[in-house]
Formats: sequence, C-alpha cells, structure tokens
Amino acid sequence: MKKRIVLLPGDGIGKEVIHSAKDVLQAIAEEYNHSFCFETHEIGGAAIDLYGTPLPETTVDACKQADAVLLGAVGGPKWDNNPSHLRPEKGLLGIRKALDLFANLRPIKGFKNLLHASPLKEEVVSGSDLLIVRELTGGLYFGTPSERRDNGNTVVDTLSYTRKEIERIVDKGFQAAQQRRGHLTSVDKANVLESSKLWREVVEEKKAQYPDVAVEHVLVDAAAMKLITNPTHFDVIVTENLFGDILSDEASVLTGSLGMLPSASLREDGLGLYEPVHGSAPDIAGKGVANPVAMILSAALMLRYSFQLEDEAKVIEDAVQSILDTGFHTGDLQVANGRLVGTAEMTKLIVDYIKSQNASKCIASCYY
Ligand SMILES: NC(=O)c1ccc[n+]([C@@H]2O[C@H](COP(=O)([O-])OP(=O)(O)OC[C@H]3O[C@@H](n4cnc5c(N)ncnc54)[C@H](O)[C@@H]3O)[C@@H](O)[C@H]2O)c1
Ligand SMILES: CC(C)[C@H](C(=O)O)[C@@H](O)C(=O)O
Ligand SMILES: [Mg+2]
Repeated sequence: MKKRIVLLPGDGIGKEVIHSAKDVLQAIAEEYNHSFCFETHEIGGAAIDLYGTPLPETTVDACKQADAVLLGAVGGPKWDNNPSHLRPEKGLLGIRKALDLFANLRPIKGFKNLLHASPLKEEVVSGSDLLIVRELTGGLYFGTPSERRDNGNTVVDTLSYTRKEIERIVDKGFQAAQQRRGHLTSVDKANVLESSKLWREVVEEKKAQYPDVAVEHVLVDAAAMKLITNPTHFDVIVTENLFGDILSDEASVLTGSLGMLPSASLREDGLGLYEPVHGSAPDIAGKGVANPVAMILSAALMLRYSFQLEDEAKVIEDAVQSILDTGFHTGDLQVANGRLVGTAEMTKLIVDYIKSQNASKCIASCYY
C-alpha cells in the first residue's frame, strides 16, 4: 500500500513524539511491504515564528492532499500573551475546521501492570475500556461572537450548534456503540443549556434507528464523577466539544497518564488527523523524557481508520502492551519494579518488538 502522510510536529514535546510515530510507521512499512511517504509542515507556535500565522495556507493545502495527517501538539508559554488570532491553539482549531474533522474518537483502555493515581482497585481500572466520541468543530470553541466588550470588562463566548451538527456526531456515537458493547451514554447539561436540550432531543429521535443500542442520558457533572468512581459502567460516551475535552483528560487517569491517550479526528469520508490527547507539555519539553505512547497509538488508529490496516494497527497496540508488561515505562508512569526509560528508548523498544513479531511469523510460516 502506498500512502502520503503529512506530519505536523507543532511545539514542545509534539516535536519529540512525532519522530517516535514516524519510526514506528517506517518499521511497519518495512515489515509489511507498504510505502509511506512523509511530508512535514508547520502549525502552532512554530508556524507563528516562521510565517507569522499559526496555520499557513501551505499546511492546509498539504493536509487536504494527504491520505492522512499526524499531529504532535501545539502551544507553550512563549506565545501565551499573544493576541488570540496569534495563539498556537488557533492553528489546531483552524485545521480541524478546515478539514471538517467533526468526530474526535478518544479510546481509553486501562493498562495492566501500571500503578494508578486513582484510588480505585487495580482490577477496576485495568478493566475499563471506553470510547469518548467528542464533537470537534462546533460549540463554544467556534461560536460567534466571542469577544470582550465594555472596555474588556464583559466577555462573550457563544455556544452554538445546528441540528445537523448534532445529528452527525450522535450517529457516530450510535455506530461506535453498535461496533462495541451496544451501550451509549449521551452526556449533556440539559437541565440548564438550550444547546443540551436540542442535543437530548436529537438523541431521543435517533434511538429508533439503532434498536440494538441501549442509550442513557447523564448530566456532565455526574458523568465526571462516575467516570472515575465507576469507569467500567461506560462503553461509548458521546458529547459536545468542551465537555469531551474535559472528560477525556479526566479519563486519562484510568490509563496511568495523559501521555497514554491517542485520538482520531475524522471527516465523514474517512479523512483523518491523528493526534495525542495531551498538549505540548512545556514542563518536560526538550528533555527527551516525554511518553511517546499516545502519539504511537494515534499512528495505530491512523492505520486502522484511514488505511484499513487492522493487522498492522494491532501489532503496534500489542507492542505497546508488551513493552509496558515487561516493566519499561517513561517518567509519567509508575510501575512496580519497573525500568525507567526516555522517549527514544521507549520508541526503540516498540520498534524492535514490531520487527521481532514479524520475523517470528516468517520463521513460523517457513517452518510449517
Ligand atoms: N492537542 C494539542 O495540541 C494540545 C492539547 C492540550 C493542550 N495543548 C496546549 O499545550 C500547552 C500546555 O498545556 P497543559 O500543560 O495544560 O497540558 P499538557 O497536556 O501539555 O500537560 C499536562 C501535564 O501532563 C504531562 N504530560 C502531557 N503529555 C505527556 C507525555 N506525553 N509524557 C509525559 N507527560 C506528559 C505534562 O508534563 C504536564 O504535567 C498549552 O499551550 C495548551 O494549550 C495542546
Ligand atoms: C489545545 C486545545 C485547543 C485542545 C482542545 O481543547 O481541543 C486540546 O485541549 C485537545 O484536547 O485537543
Ligand atoms: Mg484537551
């Protein structure tokens, strides 16, 4: 298979972990006879520094022509006081909107062998397996007006959704539940927000089309509590943009670290941008200690969703699990009697595992 992949490293640890994803994909290409061609472009703070804008046209054009996009992370203190149109985060929101990536899938799976920050029993945490389907191109992030008035003393942000925007993401939630355990939790704030009332109406209307899915509505505050007190309750959560952002960082506690959570941002026709849930982590950037797993697992999602390479995606996921099982971990994770490694070492361990798996498959098939 021949594919063109655009890499958008961005800022901070984004620049570090994107190399890990590329190394892993190159190993997959070599071992499984694919041809992946990589092209790197700027976004976020790096693009502001070079081109005076967080999202250059050349970046948007390259992404539109690519078969898939991998993004590291954007942002950092260097640009924190910039005016809002010159914030790195504008580049991220801009590319999501320009590519119409309305469906953000954030799978969360408890890993065995990790010591969790959560007070829950190990078996509850490691047994958790849920998917957050986050609406990504609407809501408060994109509503207009969004401005300061009254000499800066009054602020306005607008939470706006059309019925169509809600319908398409709710469909994604139902479809994901059909492919998993058939349980959908729609998270809203329908006791207060008009947008959530319409959201709940749409879910109620849609459920007749998906009779094999059991649906419940949970208010976002209660959902936040349940997510870490009873995580195995959840299968698929579908929710609007800001709620999904907050709940997914919270859910990362179940995996041991924010550095473990991948995501896929998808358009209706399957074009995808794949990015870790975490940010540019300025506190550890440049030290070679970032956990590359979220980025590497995002590359696995790319193989699965954009290229339909399920076996190759699975090999990457198995490699990550196996290396963690062996006790290797980056500094953000705690493992009993584990062995602390940096970004490059962790990447190499995963790459070597992928190569060894394929080698043993070849030996087995020659032998029999
Ligand atoms: N998708 C994105 O590009 C994205 C997402 C979130 C935040 N941001 C931006 O990143 C900047 C920093 O934000 P923040 O500090 O609130 O969030 P963050 O996700 O960058 O970091 C939060 C904490 O998690 C740790 N962490 C995150 N990823 C890690 C990894 N892979 N390995 C080890 N530790 C990891 C960090 O060291 C930090 O202590 C801000 O400018 C923010 O806007 C970008
Ligand atoms: C950086 C920020 C704009 C972004 C978001 O809120 O979508 C991030 O937190 C994420 O989760 O991808
Ligand atoms: Mg976030």
